[in-house]
Amino acid sequence: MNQIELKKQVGERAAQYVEDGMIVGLGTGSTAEFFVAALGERVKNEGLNIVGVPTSDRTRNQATALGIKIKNIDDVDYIDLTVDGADEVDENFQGIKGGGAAHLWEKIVSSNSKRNIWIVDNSKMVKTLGAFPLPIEVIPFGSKHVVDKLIAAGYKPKIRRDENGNPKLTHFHNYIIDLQVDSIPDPKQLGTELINMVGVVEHGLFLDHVNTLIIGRPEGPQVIDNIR
Ligand SMILES: O=C(CO)[C@H](O)[C@H](O)COP(=O)(O)O
Repeated sequence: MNQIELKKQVGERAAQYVEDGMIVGLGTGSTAEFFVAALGERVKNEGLNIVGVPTSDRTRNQATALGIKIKNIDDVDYIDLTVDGADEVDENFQGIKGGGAAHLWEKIVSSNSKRNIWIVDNSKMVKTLGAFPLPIEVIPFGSKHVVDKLIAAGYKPKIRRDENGNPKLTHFHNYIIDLQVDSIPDPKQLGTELINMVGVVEHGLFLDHVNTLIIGRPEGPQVIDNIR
């Protein structure tokens, strides 16, 4: 089974967790796309009555095209369940997100969800976070100084750029700094350090967020509940 098939496998498995009447956070990325597609099938075939809360314009467009009712985060009081992908997950259920530059929106939705399920293919599982460059959303104004401070602190920051070489803008018109750290032995300490830097809006460390992890494996999806 290749990575795409594993992503499809976990996306479809996660769609089974959605119940009639739920308000559902819809993640962003190629894995979440399979979840949204499977949810759209259930809406169409079973008449499942749900409201989706998207985490990006891309997901909103996909869900709308599939006939899933959509509300914005500020038009709901809570979210029952959010299903999203991740870039890296360690054995303590801590993760890195933001490869798709949507981690701020995703974190707002997941923080307001009663339950969070992550769906990942097995290549995303790591012993220690950090091989994947950590995305940090920063305000453009003064971002050069955030980069300088990160270099002074011993990190390797890089402003993410689009195909024309311009800084890539997030949904909220901010920049993304990808921080190469190689290894993050203490994610909480790094998260605190980053969020306390003036100009940083949000980093891609999602700590103590996930309740259930569904890992795509050739022998079938592995479901692990975070009971810590
Ligand atoms: O955090 C994200 C977007 O900001 C994605 O969930 C993450 O990048 C995983 O993407 P994919 O499912 O395409 O591998």
